Amino acid sequence: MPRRKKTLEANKINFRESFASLKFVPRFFKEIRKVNPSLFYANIFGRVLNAVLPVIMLLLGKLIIDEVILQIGNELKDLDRLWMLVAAEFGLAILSDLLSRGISLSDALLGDQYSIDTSVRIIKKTSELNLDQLEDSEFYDKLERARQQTTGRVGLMSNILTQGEDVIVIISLLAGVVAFEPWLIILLIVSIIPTIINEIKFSGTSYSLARSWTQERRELDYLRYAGASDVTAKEVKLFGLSDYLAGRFQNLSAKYYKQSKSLAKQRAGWGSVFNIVGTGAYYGAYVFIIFRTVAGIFSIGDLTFLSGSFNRLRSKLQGFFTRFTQITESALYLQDYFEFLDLSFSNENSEEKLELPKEIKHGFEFKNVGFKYPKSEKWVVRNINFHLRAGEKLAFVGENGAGKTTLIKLLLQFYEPTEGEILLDHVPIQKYNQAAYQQYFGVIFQDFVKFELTLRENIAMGEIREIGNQSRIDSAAQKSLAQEVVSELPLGYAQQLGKRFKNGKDLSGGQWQKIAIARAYMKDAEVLILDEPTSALDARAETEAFQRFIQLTQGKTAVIISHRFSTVRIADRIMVLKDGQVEEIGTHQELMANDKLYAELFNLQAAGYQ
Ligand SMILES: Nc1ncnc2c1ncn2[C@@H]1O[C@H](COP(=O)(O)OP(=O)(O)OP(=O)(O)O)[C@@H](O)[C@H]1O
Repeated sequence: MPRRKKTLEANKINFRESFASLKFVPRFFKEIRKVNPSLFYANIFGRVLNAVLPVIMLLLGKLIIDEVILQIGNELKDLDRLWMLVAAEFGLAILSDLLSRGISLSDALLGDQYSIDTSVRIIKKTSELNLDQLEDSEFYDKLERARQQTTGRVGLMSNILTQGEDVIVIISLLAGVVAFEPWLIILLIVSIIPTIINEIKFSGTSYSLARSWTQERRELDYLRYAGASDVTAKEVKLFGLSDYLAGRFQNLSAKYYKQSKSLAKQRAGWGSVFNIVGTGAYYGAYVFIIFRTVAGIFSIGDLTFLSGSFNRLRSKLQGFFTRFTQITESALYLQDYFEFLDLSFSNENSEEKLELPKEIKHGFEFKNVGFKYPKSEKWVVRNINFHLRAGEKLAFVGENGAGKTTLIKLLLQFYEPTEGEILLDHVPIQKYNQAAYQQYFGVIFQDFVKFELTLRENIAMGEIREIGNQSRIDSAAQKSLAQEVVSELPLGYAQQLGKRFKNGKDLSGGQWQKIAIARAYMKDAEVLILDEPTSALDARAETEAFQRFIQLTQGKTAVIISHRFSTVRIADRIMVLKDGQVEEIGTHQELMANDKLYAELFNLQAAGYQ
């Protein structure tokens, strides 16, 4: 796969870059501390205590052996000191075990709490971003890697803390070894160099591989979803797609497996070679210590202390460097996570924002508006000029892809026009605070969300702060005809909707739409937008829903998109779009008299009903 190899090379992170990612570690720790300060400090204290125990225990071991040998040679045995030493070692062994367990427990608890915290922050951050950012595939890659941070990176904290703990152990053991035989340090350095080379060689490689595969992993997730979910099941079965989707999944995974296997094999191979060199140096030191003991320079106690310390030092130092690579790799994910949290959204400049008008006086004006979607060269809409008057009900009609929904997205500031401007009461809409501006609208999109939550929650989503206000929910349900759905369900408002969860009930398309319309009524919005909200309603329900809508929202400004002309004609005015341009605008009577596209489409549909 030459293409894949190239991407991996392009994504290759070197040791310096891995090292640089460590700058995010202090911020990471600040966040963990914020999650649970007392547990965090208890963890650090336990680790410091645990770190000084090994050298004390090795020293006690040496004292015990020396005392045993002394007592063997004594005629009159005085064992008090020996038993005291043994008791002290026993006490420390228990303490060390308890500390290790306590540390693991608090690591796990802190890790869980931090993982919840990061997931919540990712959800909140995602909602702050602009639609153009959300629709960008590079953004999804970043989001995917940030998400991995929430689940895969909890080990980072314990790794870093263990690193700190090990530094204390290493310093204390080094001090002990240096006090007896400074020359051993040279052998120690020789024994550890192979590990360092190995770690530098492979630094960042796992992350690089994972990074170069971010897109494919999303593709794999999608294929898994497409092949095995309730939403796709009907078509997968009917069209017999299961083998095809499973095959695509298998092919793509096999490529990843191949690369991952080759990396793992290289790591294991080089690791073994370097380890042989390191072990050789350790045995060199061991032989040296034995020689000096046989020569009578070291006692038997010294022999056990030094060989024990040397062995521990070597394994601690090895662990230190191996863990260092793991830490820098994890820190690279951390970098993705923080970069994601720090993403700013384009509209948020420092400019002072204006207060929204309490009551719309003039309305919205599109002036020469043209728009191309990001990374696209095609003008989706162009030269758009119209006035949505205050209190008016304006309908958009036009063929599929004419640009109706795009105009709504521009009106809602999901995107900025590529040219021209949109004004609200003579002021460009970007001058208003974006979040407050968007709160001005009650919108039901054609692809509205069917939340797999309770019916009550589904309606209350329109104004979630009012979820406890039963009379408001009742009234919204009544206005949208969703009351009929509520009364048919055994648990009424408490009914779990959708099939994903236990006792969930799925609804028909029209029933879901009635609930979605209730959301619009739930919110006492200044401007209402209904983008084909009634396409799944039967003819009687649709006419009723629209007539009610017009009556109930008197004085409110509204935009309605519909393909049914019987509905559209109820609006105050109708705007006909064709190929991204305004073809005609006027009342039903005016457009019929015009006898152009509107009249043609209207008559076409009317003829279909005769
Ligand atoms: N996120 C997007 N990125 C790029 N192009 C898009 C995007 N969304 C829509 N388009 C394109 O913009 C054009 C207008 O789409 P839009 O959804 O505004 O049409 P519409 O009039 O609402 O159509 P329909 O009646 O089918 O809902 C289409 O050609 C579509 O392919």
